Amino acid sequence: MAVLEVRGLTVAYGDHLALNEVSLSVEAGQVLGLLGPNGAGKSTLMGSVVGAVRPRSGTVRVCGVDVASRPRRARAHVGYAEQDIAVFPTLTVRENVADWAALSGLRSRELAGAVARTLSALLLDDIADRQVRTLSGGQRRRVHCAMATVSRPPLLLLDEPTVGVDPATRRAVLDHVLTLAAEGAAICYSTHYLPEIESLDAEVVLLNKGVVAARGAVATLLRRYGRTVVDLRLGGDSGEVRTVSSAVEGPDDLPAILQGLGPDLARLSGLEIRRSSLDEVFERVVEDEEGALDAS
Ligand SMILES: Nc1ncnc2c1ncn2[C@@H]1O[C@H](COP(=O)(O)OP(=O)(O)OP(=O)(O)O)[C@@H](O)[C@H]1O
Repeated sequence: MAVLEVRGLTVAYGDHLALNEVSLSVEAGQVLGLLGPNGAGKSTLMGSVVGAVRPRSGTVRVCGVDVASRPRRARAHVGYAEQDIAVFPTLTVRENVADWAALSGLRSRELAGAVARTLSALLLDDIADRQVRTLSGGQRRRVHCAMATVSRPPLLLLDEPTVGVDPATRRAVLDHVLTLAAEGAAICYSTHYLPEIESLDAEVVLLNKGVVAARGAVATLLRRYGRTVVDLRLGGDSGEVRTVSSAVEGPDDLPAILQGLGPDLARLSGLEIRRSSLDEVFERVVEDEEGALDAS
């Protein structure tokens, strides 16, 4: 049984369909990367899983529990770090995380161990006794992530947990997520930073305008939608380098591309042939989808 099972989920805000017949599932030990442009419906999906958003139709089940009919029971299985950071500013980092662990049902020694482990995993040891109101935005986001994960729930919903964090912290958050998945958590992780999805080796669901535009493993999506790209580096008069990228079918296309540079050919300082990045693949899927929607 999947830990999270979403079937035909449709959510409307007034006339606007934020999600339209979305289905997906997340198994124990799996990281699902929830991707999509601003307004695609990622947060709405997570809100529906915790019962904060009421769907027009469809079902959401967490550990087999139906969210609509037993919202509290379902919610008890979920750790949720939503985009807006909710922490108690006058409590310390440790108090925020420990209080949340207690609210989630952890007791005494189990609680102390879980708090210590989570603070350490998210590099919060040095600031554990500071009031949260004195912390930076990136530090607060880490506290928020610690609160969502401290009780090791079967399902974790992490909505852009690395916004505004520095590279070392980003690495710590990703390592923490990988550890939790290895321990058996099902994780739904949204981000606009696609290298994270590659680091997490996540299955991907790409949402666009409330519908699933693509899904699959990163490697599969790269193979299916990726193209060969030629990057031409052109030197400028004051030493700056400009890159011009073109998708090609194969090596036969190269002469035409070089010719197309015209007088700029003399400025060519480098050339690289590569496969599309994940960013480019998703841009393409979203563009294709918009074209299809416009044409229909
Ligand atoms: N409470 C609300 N009332 C009305 N419309 C809403 C509400 N919440 C979200 N929406 C709309 O629903 C759509 C989906 O929003 P949602 O926040 O789920 O997107 P998202 O994919 O999480 O975006 P982002 O990447 O910007 O966080 C958007 O068009 C948004 O404007």
